[in-house]
Amino acid sequence: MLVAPASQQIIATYKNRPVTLAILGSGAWGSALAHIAATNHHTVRLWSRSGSVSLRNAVVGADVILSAISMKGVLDLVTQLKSLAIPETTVLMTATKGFDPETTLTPSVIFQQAFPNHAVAVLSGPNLSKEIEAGLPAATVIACVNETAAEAVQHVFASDHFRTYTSTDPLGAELGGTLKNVVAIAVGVCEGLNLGSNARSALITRALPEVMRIGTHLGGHPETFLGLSGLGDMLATCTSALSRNYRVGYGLAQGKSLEQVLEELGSTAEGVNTAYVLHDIAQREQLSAPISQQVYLLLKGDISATEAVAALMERKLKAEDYQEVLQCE
Ligand SMILES: NC(=O)C1=CN([C@@H]2O[C@H](COP(=O)(O)OP(=O)(O)OC[C@H]3O[C@@H](n4cnc5c(N)ncnc54)[C@H](O)[C@@H]3O)[C@@H](O)[C@H]2O)C=CC1
Ligand SMILES: O=C(CO)COP(=O)(O)O
Repeated sequence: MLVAPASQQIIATYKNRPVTLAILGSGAWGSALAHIAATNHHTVRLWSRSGSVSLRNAVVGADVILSAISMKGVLDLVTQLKSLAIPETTVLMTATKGFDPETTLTPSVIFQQAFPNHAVAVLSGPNLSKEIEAGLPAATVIACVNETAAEAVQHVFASDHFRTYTSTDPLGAELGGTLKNVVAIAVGVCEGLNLGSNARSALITRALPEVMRIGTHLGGHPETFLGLSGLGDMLATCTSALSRNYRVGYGLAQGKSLEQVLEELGSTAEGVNTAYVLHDIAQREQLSAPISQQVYLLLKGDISATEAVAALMERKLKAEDYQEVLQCE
């Protein structure tokens, strides 16, 4: 990412003045982020693929373009954006949590490959949109290799209710938010089966080294997984019935089919796609992912929720392995 010095100077000004934002995706998360930015007196254009405004008109002249669409649309959206002349002074942001099934890449990597000279930032944290829409306090991470851009958009989104922290590890931030969705499905199963607080705590705690092992192998920094976009997001999603991924697991544990659970949900639960793509990544990279593997088998319908729990409990006894994940850089 090689933003030219003149562009850097312009980006630095976004910190101190109202900017124009194009928010792509008017689902739950895009709408909540649009609301935050509008309340901060920025000009916001909220674009949806089914709306009347063209993508070209939505992004023309925007200082910041933030994508908050479901993972399944990211590759196509980036291809469309690439055909538009987007100046290098525009900061590109992504708030999607997932892996592209075709390339197994995360959204920020897809954006950065398509726009090598732009600043690409990730916004990710414990951010259940319903709570944010209700004006409850929350914090998030804005991660970008370009620190000037991270700081600029930190100020664009910061408010009394929404505290923004910067990071220089966009991939780690994004992987934390992506991988925890599979864990949230597992915890939803645990809760749906009424396995108790000890089991829930054990599952979340053991999921952390799993997320860190995979996340660091894929390029995230170990410490990022202990912050808001890692452990923070995992705790929010694994302990709230507002989480759609948690609700997927809960419904499956009650004996509902995946189709039924998703239909009742009526909105995106990225953990389902992530579990499938993660299975491929883990096989390809020879990564141990026992919890995510049971979620994958459950989603595929190969095992029941009870069998998934039994498989985890019956694994070979071993030592706790935090040294491995904390020393992996
Ligand atoms: N809702 C939340 O609390 C949070 C959601 N996220 C992430 O944000 C992303 C979007 O989530 P939500 O807004 O909650 O989902 P949603 O289901 O409410 O909305 C999804 C949006 O993506 C758009 N979309 C879907 N496929 C598309 C395609 N092929 N091309 C263009 N647009 C397409 C839909 O039209 C819709 O606007 C997900 O990756 C999710 O994990 C991240 C943090 C919080
Ligand atoms: O990512 C989220 C909270 O940070 C939203 O979680 P769900 O997608 O499970 O609702």
